[in-house]
Amino acid sequence: MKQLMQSRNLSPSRSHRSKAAGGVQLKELRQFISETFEMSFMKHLCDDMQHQFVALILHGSPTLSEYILAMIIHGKSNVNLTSLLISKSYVLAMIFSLVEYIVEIYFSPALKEHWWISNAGLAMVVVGEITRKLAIITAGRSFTHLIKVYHEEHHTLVTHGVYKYVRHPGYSGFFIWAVGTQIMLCNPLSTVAFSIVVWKFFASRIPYEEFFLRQFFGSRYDEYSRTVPCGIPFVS
Ligand SMILES: C[S@@+](CC[C@H](N)C(=O)[O-])C[C@H]1O[C@@H](n2cnc3c(N)ncnc32)[C@H](O)[C@@H]1O
Repeated sequence: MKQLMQSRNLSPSRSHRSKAAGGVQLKELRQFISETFEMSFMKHLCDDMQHQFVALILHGSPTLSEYILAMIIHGKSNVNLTSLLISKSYVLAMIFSLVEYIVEIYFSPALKEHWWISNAGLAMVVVGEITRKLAIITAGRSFTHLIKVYHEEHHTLVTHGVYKYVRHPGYSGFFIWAVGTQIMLCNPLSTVAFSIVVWKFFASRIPYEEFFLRQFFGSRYDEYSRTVPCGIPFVS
C-alpha cells in the first residue's frame, strides 16, 4: 500500500506541503481510496474464488466418486445420474449457496475470514464423506440409491460395520457433509437452510424406507431398530 501511495505521489508529507494543491490531492486521494477498495474487493474475490474452487471440488468429488463406486458395486448399466439423486432442489440449493457467498463477500468480506469456523466445517465435510463412503462399501449391493420396494434375493440385512452404530450411516454422512460445506464457506443463511431442508428430506424418507425394510426382514429389523439409533437428530 505504501508503494502504491508513493507511486501516486500520495505520501502524507507531500500531500500536506501545499494548501493550493489540496483540492487536487483530495480528488486523487478519493480516487486512490476507491481503487484500493476495488483492489481489496478483487483480492478477496480472487482468494475466495480459490475457496469456492476448493468447495466445488469438495462438492464434485463425492458425487463423482459415489458414481464410480455405484458403477463398481451395481454394474455400469444399473447406474445413471438420476439414481444419484441429483435433483432440481439440489442444484437450486447449490446456486443459493453460491449467491449467498458472493453477496456476503461483496458486502461483508470479514464474515468469510473466521478460519476456525471454516476449518470446523472442513472437518465436518471430511467426517461426513468418510461416513457415507463407509456405509456404501459396507452395505455393498444392499445400498441402492433408489429405495427398494420389492425384496430382491441379493438384498441382505446389514447390521455390521458402521451399521452397528447407526441405522442410516449413509444419510448421517450426507447430513454432516452438506451442513459442513456451508459452515466451511461461512454461509450463515445456507447453513440454516441446508440443515432444515436436508433434515426434512431424511425425516420423511427414513420412515418410508424402514416400512419396506420391516416388510423384507420382519422381526430382525424390529430388533435392529430397537437397539441401534437412527443417525439423524430427532428422527427415531
Ligand atoms: C440410499 S440407501 C441408504 C441406506 C441407509 N439408509 C443408509 O443411510 O446408510 C437405501 C437402500 O438401502 C437399503 N437399506 C437401508 N438400510 C439397510 C440395512 N440396514 N440393510 C440392508 N439394506 C438397507 C434400503 O432398503 C434402500 O433400498
